[in-house]
Amino acid sequence: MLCSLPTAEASPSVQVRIADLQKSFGAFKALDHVSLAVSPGELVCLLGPSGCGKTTLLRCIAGLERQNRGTIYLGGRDVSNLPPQARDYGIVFQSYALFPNLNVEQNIGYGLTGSARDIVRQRVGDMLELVGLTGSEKKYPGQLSGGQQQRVALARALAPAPSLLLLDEPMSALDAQVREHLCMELRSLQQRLGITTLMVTHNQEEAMLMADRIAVMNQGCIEQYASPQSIYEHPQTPFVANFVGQGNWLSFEGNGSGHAQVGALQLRLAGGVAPRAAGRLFCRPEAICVNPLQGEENLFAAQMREVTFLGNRCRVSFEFDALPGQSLTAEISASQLPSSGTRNIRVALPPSSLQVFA
Ligand SMILES: Nc1ncnc2c1ncn2[C@@H]1O[C@H](COP(=O)(O)OP(=O)(O)OP(=O)(O)O)[C@@H](O)[C@H]1O
Repeated sequence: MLCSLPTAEASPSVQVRIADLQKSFGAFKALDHVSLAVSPGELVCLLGPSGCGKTTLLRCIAGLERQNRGTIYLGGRDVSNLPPQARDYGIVFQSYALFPNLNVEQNIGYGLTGSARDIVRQRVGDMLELVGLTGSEKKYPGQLSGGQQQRVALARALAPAPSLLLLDEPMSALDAQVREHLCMELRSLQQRLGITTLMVTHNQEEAMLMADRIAVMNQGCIEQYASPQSIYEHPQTPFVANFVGQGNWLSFEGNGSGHAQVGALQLRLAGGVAPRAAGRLFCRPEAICVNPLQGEENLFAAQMREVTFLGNRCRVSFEFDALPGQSLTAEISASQLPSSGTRNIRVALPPSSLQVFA
């Protein structure tokens, strides 16, 4: 497992730099040698399953949790031992954490104490406009929908014009439709403001939709840190391959003739195969070709077992005739389905679609 990643030096091209962070709760390691560099204006998602340490990392950056070891730089400043209020960030929590007894105006203006009253009023007005809630100044949180409360929480976090925005599962309390709409809104707002943003989520679609880069976390470590496309197309560990998107796995051995032997199937891999190599092959469902028109490599007879319609796509589970009992999944367009009645298909695993894991 990859527990520490190469990081950039603290420089103007790095807004957040985490160097070798470690955090334990008793004997339990919640963060294990975590390193991460975020460029100015980037939106980075911390993605991973429940309990992998995403929130702990965000809370350490915020100064709400104290790391055992390691360093945190924000804008080139070592803030590792500074209190939260000296770190220059805005934060939105899963529950929004609005003050129920304060109206929208007072909630948004809460972090602006010390400024003249008319400046606060102007800033609150600007923030309400920014999040599309002009006219709601006098409402109380209890009179707002979940999506509106989330916007108020965002406006409150942005009001003091912080250099960094931290978001802890900000959409998780919203239903799917509101959630997708707000994801797009939040991303467009973040890009307009150019504010460096770190967002915790366990929802891969949300991360894919919004992030410039995704840090995939597992058991307190960052396993891969890359663009959404790169994470999806070139997962570096089996965990990342399984956690992000769907996939098929086949155990193989080198057969001595430069091919991978999978049971009775002989497959050509793009990078060749050493004689005594062994491991697992990984293949995305949409990379599999069903009944290809042209002569694809690694083409074998198979039997269709089940077809699930997904709207514009179909998920087909099948078995190669030469690998009975091993079900694989392909995703194809409905027009590629064979004519009704036949279960006999030919399936190709193009060499470029097969990724090798030890
Ligand atoms: N204050 C604490 N005391 C003891 N253990 C804790 C504490 N905070 C977190 N942990 C443990 O550290 C691990 C990481 O927790 P964390 O909240 O960072 O996970 P997460 O990835 O954000 O998960 P989720 O998506 O469920 O919020 C978990 O096993 C959790 O039980």
